Amino acid sequence: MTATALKSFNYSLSLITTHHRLNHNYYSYAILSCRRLPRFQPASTSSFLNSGFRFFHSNRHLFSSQSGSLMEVFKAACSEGSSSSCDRIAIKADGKSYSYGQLISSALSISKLFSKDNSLNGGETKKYEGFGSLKGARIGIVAKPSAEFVAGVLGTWFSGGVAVPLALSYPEAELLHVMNDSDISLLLSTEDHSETMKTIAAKSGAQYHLIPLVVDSSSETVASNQLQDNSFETEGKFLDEPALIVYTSGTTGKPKGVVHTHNSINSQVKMLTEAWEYTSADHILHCLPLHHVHGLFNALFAPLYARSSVEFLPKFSVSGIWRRWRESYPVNDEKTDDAITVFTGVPTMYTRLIQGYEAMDKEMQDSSASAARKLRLMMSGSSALPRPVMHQWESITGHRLLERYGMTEFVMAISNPLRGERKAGTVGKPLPGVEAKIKQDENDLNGVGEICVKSPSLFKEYWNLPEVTKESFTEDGYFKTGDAGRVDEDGYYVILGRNSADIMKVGGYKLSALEIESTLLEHPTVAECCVLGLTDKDYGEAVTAIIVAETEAKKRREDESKPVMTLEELSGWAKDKLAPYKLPTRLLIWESLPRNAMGKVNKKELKKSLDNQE
Ligand SMILES: Nc1ncnc2c1ncn2[C@@H]1O[C@H](COP(=O)(O)OP(=O)(O)OP(=O)(O)O)[C@@H](O)[C@H]1O
Repeated sequence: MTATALKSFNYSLSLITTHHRLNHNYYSYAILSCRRLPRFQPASTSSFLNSGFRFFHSNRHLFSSQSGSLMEVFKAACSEGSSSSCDRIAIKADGKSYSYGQLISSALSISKLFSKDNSLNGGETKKYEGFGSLKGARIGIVAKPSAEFVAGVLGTWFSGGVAVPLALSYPEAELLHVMNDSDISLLLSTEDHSETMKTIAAKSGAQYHLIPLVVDSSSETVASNQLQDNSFETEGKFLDEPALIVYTSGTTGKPKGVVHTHNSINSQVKMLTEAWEYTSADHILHCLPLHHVHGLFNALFAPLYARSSVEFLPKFSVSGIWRRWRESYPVNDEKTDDAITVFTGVPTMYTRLIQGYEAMDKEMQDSSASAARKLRLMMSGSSALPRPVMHQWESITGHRLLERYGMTEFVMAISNPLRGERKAGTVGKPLPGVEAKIKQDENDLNGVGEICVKSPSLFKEYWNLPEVTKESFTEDGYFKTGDAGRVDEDGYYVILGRNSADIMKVGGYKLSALEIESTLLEHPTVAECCVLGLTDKDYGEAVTAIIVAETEAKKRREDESKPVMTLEELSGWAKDKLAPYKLPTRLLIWESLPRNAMGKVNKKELKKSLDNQE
């Protein structure tokens, strides 16, 4: 298969065509008769029991960024009326700014839309008790990273719905799979996707609604009385209800719907805020998709919980990111009011940013590196950060990237420290409140085994997959991640990769593809690399390296009429760095690697298609 053909390859999803939406029962909008206190409320203040929204007015000091839920932070901002908190900028996008108050005001309008419609509340298909007018109905949200996306999620939550963020890049079959799988009652989208989404909604028997434009800060300030609404009167009761379904990337199989509750979301945003010290002084540059946990939690929910500002870049752009950093920190130690302080990305983004930096002239390199140096924190995750990338980034920007380990099912669980040693090739230690352990194979004596995680941020279940949910847990309640790993001498976790895709079995040895990739990336001609075990009749699997050559090196070799790289050359170079049985025995040179929205290669599918061609 050619690289171009592979680039467009997509995992196939069976399309569920026989979906029937069951009758939707009418559940009247019920104001909860017993308003329970938020969990952090001291017992002595039980006289607030029936005070509803006034509670937030009179007690706004309780809603510091360190207490309460993500929803409560928004409520608190609105209860402060036109004070600085309500007017604080939550989102920047397309050159416009949106305050916390404006987001809430929009979310309330969306919420009112739901309360007018009696057919949305989950009907006979509802699985949970639910609250608000939606009672746990699933609301699909299709919007580019924007204030409207955030308002759509909040509006859904305020009405007791379950938000299902859908990828803009999904082909129709995949969108329909997700919509039918999670039984979406209503699809919300912005104007730019309205035509396609109306058709998709109709095909899956869901209703459709446009997300109203959020008014930006230049046009209107929101008065606190505009923000008082009964939709808030749900505190306490809702915390264990589902709030979000995120679909896994499908790297190891068909994507599964992972159900998170308000409680698991709250635990996670608190955990990340504390671990990475997000505060209201932070300004996060966001260029990740919002249908995966990295973009959703690390770069959006947790910063909003901490009342930071989040600035969406419409699309990942190397020059756009470098420019935004330079604008933030112009020469002479200046810093703009909205200077970016935090950046988080996947490893391929850093590879591209390094390439972009190398293509700049000297003057531009100096101002770019000096600006990047001034950010407070730069992080990497979603897949393994190769050591060469980490070291190169550090030598350019002075930042030792903070690498952490996460998964849709528990969001983030293990992280290198904000303060303290960030060890290359490791993902750090369990975050506070998280218990992690290695479940070792009986015959494995070298400490390698499956990473298992227990955390307050663990998901509730896989949507409609009770058996799969059950099988994913150990008897003592740990989630089995399917990732192989070990703990080093300092207690830092080392990820060796997915048992099903990254652990190759070659002539009796179990090898980590990630370790070999990291080494091969040190070769000056290798720009990108993917290692996988292709079926081999003698050894079970053969270490196969697929490389993308560095542009300049490729051009040089082509000018000399030489092959870009040979297997002998690569393994000859690697033999001092890798044990003989880890050396690649097959080499493929491609123009690019088939990566998904999170920069990951679906190795299971790739292996299958390459094995089939042999
Ligand atoms: N820092 C990291 N180093 C190595 N691998 C990582 C790191 N962070 C995340 N991962 C990988 O990403 C996985 C989680 O990603 P996600 O939840 O999107 O699932 P997926 O594997 O991409 O998709 P699916 O579950 O559908 O197969 C982890 O299980 C791990 O394999």
